[in-house]
Amino acid sequence: METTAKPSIRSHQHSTDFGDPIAQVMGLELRRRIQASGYMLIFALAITGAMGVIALMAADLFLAGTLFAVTAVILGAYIGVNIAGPSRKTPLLVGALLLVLYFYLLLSGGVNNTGLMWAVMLVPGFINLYGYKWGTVTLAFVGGATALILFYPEFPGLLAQYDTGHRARFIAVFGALTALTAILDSSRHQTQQMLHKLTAELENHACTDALTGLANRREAYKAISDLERRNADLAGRYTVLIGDLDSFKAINDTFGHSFGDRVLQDVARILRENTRADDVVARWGGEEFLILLPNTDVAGGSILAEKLREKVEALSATYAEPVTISISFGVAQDNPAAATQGQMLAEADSRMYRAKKGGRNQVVSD
Ligand SMILES: Nc1nc2c(ncn2[C@@H]2O[C@H](COP(=O)(O)OP(=O)(O)OP(=O)(O)O)[C@@H](O)[C@H]2O)c(=O)[nH]1
Repeated sequence: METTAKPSIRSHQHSTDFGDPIAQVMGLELRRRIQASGYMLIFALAITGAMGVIALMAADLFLAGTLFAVTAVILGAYIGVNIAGPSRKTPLLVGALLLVLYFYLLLSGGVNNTGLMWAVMLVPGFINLYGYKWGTVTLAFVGGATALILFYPEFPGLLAQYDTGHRARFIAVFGALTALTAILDSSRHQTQQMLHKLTAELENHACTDALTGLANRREAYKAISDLERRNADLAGRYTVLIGDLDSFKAINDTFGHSFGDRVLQDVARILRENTRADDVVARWGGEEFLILLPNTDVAGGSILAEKLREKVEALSATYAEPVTISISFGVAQDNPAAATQGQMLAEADSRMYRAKKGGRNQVVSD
């Protein structure tokens, strides 16, 4: 059963678009980073604006002018990012802006030599923007460059006066904060991925029949609705086969329930192996199967049903038990002008019953 389950889940996912959970995680991650970029820009905007006002009040016109110019650039970036819409480049642009701003404040000292404190804000910022791996790499670069600027004797361009004891402590705190934030983000990331994987598995369980690995009835309904929604304008869009194993109660009664289960699994495999990847093969009920055939008319469906009927019949010879296995099929094509989904399924069902009444082991399609 283990080996037969995979193809059906594949084909059935094909038709219902569950998507790859890892791709979903990456999409979510990108959205989160773009959102974080927006917050970072607003935060940087508020801080530089406020620092500009403080510098203006302290009559430091050059610093105030520079800070207001930076505020204008950040505002421009915020508007630009919102006009351009979500893009992978947004976190890069925001990161570059923050770096320029930080190094300017570090070198100039900003207002009252507080420039260095900006580095603390960069820690959660970069981890959020680039994730724990690339965020840590970027922060290691920022930390290294900061240490170089602070400890290189007479570093050119360093106008700010930072206390020597504070410099060393600052580098230690910055490193510890980076490590801690990266660890927290990595565990958040792992938990999120596990959650997505579990959700995908649960979804898979909810739409798969445990015995045969086929799509279950609920999923078959969903597949039909999806198909109808996707091809709303096309006529003669699909055909369904409803197949019911003949005299299955007698097989169970004679050879036991577990033998009956084995037959159901083998029939499921045959139906799957002899249909296309885009077709949906579902367990419709106990010993009843539904096959959804997109882009197929009733004539094509009848040919396939006949082929499947023969294959199921040939299954009998593969058992040591003297068993006769056969299946009766009802075939119906959707008719968008007249029939609802329910009517079409009822038609396939009533044709299947006519096949039973007509002597079983046959296909009825009109
Ligand atoms: N082994 C097994 N049997 C099942 C399962 N689900 C349904 N069945 C059996 O399938 C049988 C269906 O019997 P009926 O509805 O009387 O139909 P039938 O004997 O196939 O007769 P016709 O459909 O008229 O040819 C019942 O005995 C159910 O118990 C299952 O998962 N495993």
